[in-house]
Amino acid sequence: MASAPPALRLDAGDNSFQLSPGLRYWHDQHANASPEQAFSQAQTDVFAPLPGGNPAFGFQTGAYWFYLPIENMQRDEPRWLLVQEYALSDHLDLYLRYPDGHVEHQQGGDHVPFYNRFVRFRHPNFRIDLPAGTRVELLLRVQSESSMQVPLVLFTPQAFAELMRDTQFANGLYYGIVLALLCYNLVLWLMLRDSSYFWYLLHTLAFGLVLFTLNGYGFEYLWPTSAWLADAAVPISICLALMGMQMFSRSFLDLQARWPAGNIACLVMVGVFGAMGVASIWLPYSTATPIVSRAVLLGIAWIITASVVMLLRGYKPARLFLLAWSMFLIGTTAFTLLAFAILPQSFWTQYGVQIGSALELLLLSLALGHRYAGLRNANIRLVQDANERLERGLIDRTRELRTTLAQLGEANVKLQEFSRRDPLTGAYNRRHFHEALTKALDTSGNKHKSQALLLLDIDHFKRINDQYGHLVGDDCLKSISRSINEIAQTLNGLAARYGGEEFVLLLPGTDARMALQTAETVRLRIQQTIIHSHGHVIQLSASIGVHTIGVQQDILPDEAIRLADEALYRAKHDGRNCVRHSISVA
Ligand SMILES: Nc1nc2c(ncn2[C@@H]2O[C@H](COP(=O)(O)OP(=O)(O)OP(=O)(O)O)[C@@H](O)[C@H]2O)c(=O)[nH]1
Repeated sequence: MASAPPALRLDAGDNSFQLSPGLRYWHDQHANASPEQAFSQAQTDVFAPLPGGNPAFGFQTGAYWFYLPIENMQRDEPRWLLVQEYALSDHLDLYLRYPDGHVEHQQGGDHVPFYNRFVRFRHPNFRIDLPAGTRVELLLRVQSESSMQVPLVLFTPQAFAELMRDTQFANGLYYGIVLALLCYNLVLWLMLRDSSYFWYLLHTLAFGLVLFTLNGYGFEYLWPTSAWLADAAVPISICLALMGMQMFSRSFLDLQARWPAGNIACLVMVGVFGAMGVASIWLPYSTATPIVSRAVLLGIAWIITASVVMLLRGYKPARLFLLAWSMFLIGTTAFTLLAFAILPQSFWTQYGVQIGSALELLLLSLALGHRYAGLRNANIRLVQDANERLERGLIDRTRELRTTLAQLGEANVKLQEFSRRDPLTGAYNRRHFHEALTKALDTSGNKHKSQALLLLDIDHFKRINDQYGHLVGDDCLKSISRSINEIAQTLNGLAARYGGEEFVLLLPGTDARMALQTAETVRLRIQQTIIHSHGHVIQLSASIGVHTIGVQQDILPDEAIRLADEALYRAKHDGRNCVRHSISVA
């Protein structure tokens, strides 16, 4: 049995008091003690000072009792506000015992509807009347499935109003950042349709919900009368955020293409977190939340591992990504260690998640932009390369096409030439000669020139064939063709093979006398040419019919040929190997 613990004196000058330093606590394992029992135990050593002055005990069963006598020395401040600066405690029972022995009882926590709170504020709070100079005993019973954290602060109404203004501003700033990032990235996602942005949105939205819940805003604004959601929203939203962040990392780091094993690990985690989220609907809060809280560390550790692996593999966007998650890891680790009572309560531990996550969300948004810029630049390079390749290909194809067209043109010229030539002798054929003759007889072009037509037939050629064979006959035809062609060329004329053993010559600017002379020259040349073929020595003769077309004379090609043929017929008839002129001399 020890003496009663000293009272906390609310001396003039201070308008807020942390209760932790003087607070004594007792862990009522079976949660079955009555307030009377607790009041009497509080006078004994059963109630102990907070370990290290820290009001955080981690996840616990049973009930916790906290005791502190208070003596208000401020005459003008008889009314105070007690605030439990942790939003998730389930049941809070406050007992105030006054010197006259009467006990006042108030209830709070998120298992009591939000509207019962004295001040409409995210943290449970109680109005306390502390008459000046009076010792009032404060006894608080806390029972909760969430982490046992009891940071109690006593405020004058004015001090609370000022604090509220500051914290509301800070939280407004935080949710403002989250909301701005959400809207900004939503617009980017709608425009770019890059799945990374979608998963970033999901992660940010779910994560915002986690903090909204943890800070007590969920209970204040979203489910003020639902004790179940006040508990279940924490693990469910954490699981959603975990799934979102795994999917985001998977997409951002391009694991599917760059690290298939890591991709599978990510998907497995998403499945596990999903299953945990579904299980949280039925599992008690005290079971689900510690598991899910540990999963947060696991999830982040995995993302950091994946980022490091991708960085080592030379994937540059992983740098900013790694930095972003490191911020979040530090903040979340601080907060989680606070929940497990390993770290003491401070601004940095209590707001670790907010600070870390705000930095993380900002950096991730930056990283997304950075990655998008990288992808866009890579795309531009690809398009440029493709264009250059296309251009080069086009130039090559055009060059090939030009070459082919030129070759085709040449082939066409050759083909046209072939179509004008006799294949055996190489001389022009009858078709070409006819065209040339038609052109030559067109009076519009040749009005002041006479022209001569020589039609030549080899004498008794059948005998050559019969006697020596066709091959020898062919050689004879070639030889005669050559001779006629040579003469035609010297006279600027045109020679052609007209039929089997018939040849024809068109001599421009030639009158009858000159034509007969030339015909005689041709005849003699043939007669004098000795042909050697297949061991045979052959000498031939030819008969020639001549027709001369006078200046300004209109005559059709067939008619001119007919007249030359008549003359030839006469040459044959006159004994062959001679020249005859047509009867109609121009
Ligand atoms: N080797 C060869 N013979 C040809 C060719 N074209 C026509 N002949 C021959 O030329 C001969 C022409 O004979 P014919 O029309 O009877 O006249 P010919 O024997 O020359 O007697 P004449 O004209 O009356 O002096 C035929 O035997 C044809 O087979 C050819 O390309 N090569």
